[in-house]
Amino acid sequence: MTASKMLMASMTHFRPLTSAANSASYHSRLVPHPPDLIKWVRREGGFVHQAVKIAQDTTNGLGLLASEEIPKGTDLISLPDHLPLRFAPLESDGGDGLHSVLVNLARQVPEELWSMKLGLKVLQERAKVGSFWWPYISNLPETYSVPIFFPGQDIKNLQYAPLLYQVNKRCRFLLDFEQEVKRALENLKQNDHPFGGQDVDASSLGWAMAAVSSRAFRLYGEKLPGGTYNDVPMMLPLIDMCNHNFNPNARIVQEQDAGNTTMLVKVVAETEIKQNDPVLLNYGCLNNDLFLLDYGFVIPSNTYDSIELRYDGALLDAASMAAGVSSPNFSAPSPWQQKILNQLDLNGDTPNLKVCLGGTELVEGRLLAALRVLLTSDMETVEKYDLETLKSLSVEAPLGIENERAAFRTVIALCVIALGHFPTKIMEDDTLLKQGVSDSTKLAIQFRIQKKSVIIDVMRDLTRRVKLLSVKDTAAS
Ligand SMILES: C[S@@+](CC[C@H](N)C(=O)[O-])C[C@H]1O[C@@H](n2cnc3c(N)ncnc32)[C@H](O)[C@@H]1O
Repeated sequence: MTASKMLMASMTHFRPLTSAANSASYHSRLVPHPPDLIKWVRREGGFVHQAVKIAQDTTNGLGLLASEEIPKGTDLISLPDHLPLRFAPLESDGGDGLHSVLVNLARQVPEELWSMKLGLKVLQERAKVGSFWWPYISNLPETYSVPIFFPGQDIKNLQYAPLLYQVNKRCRFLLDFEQEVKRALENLKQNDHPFGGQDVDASSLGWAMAAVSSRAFRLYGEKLPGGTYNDVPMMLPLIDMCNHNFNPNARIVQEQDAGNTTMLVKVVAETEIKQNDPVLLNYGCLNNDLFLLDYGFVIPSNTYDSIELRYDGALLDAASMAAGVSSPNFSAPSPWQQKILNQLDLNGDTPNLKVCLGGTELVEGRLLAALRVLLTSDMETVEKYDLETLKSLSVEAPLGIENERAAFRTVIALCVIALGHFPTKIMEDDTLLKQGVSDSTKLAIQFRIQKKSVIIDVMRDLTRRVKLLSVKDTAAS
């Protein structure tokens, strides 16, 4: 038998879990000419509005498009209960060994990496010849732009420790899990093998995890005895061709079907959709860390983007002194101040020391309250306020204008320190982008530019507030 015939013979027993990723772009699909997804959904009892088409979106891969104007409130897509792809650990799948191997593997996945659990199911369906979901799976992208696939240098190019930590954690998990999977699969009979006898490595596990994290939706699952529903991640064929926008023109709704026995998942036009407009969903009000980590893209000027800092007494003393406060006591708070830090979960046995700047809150309430309280010695005035007031930026200067100015200036100094931790300046990043770089380098640079922009925006906003306070102070005196 020639090599090509041998390959063809083996291909009839399984579908390969690896692909020629070197030649793939982020937009190519698992197979060159996958089945028509819209026709498949309709054939399987789903509904797709006649004006909804799949089309290439200039920068976002494939997307859905309206080929004619669609009025607000129109049903665009409706999927019957058997089309979403779920990992159903309770359902026995006939009680076969095949499913129990998968369930046991899924148990070893930490809850925060839930996308890997469902990913195991996706991988199983990808490997299975004759899978019901093959028309869907073959339409999935062949590669993903999430940072677990970045070359090491581009992970470093992110320049932002909290994201580097998350990426490294996922990479380490995938390498460890690869070994667990190999152990679980060795010596299995072909019939009990969940992946058709094929080896599964960190790369195919990563593909599955990225396929799920970038496309799954968490929706209502089964009805629980109390009448509420559990929340289940699922892959929604065709619906997951919608790209993201914070101002979407469509939304997902779940409805009981006419017989009132199962749930339909629908996409409904939230606004009128003009001819040739993309159909867009809001994936969530997420920061760029999550967009990059789970979806592989970065949103410029994302209102929800923020930077994470560690609440640290020594750092705050340094920032405060740089801001002109004489002898700040962040490293040695008085007992009454410590009590408030405990209430803010910034002190104690297991404090949560992660605090954020940027996003919709500008300065995380817990940090603002801590700054206000530690920058005053006036315990009596502090005791007049509840914690929520002290945490609120919209309550202006509860502990006095001088205190507020010192708190804001300390945050500005913290921003200067945080900016100094980035090895490059935005101008240098822009120059690199103009020179032309690989897709992953571009994403890493775009990500760090946005982080630095968040810091600069916080500084601008607080500088404006300090000036306003000074004006008020002068007017009052
Ligand atoms: C749920 S899928 C949408 C369909 C996808 N474009 C495709 O080609 O299959 C999510 C992926 O689409 C892309 N995407 C969606 N919205 C985007 C946006 N606003 N900007 C950049 N990429 C986007 C990202 O690659 C993301 O991981």
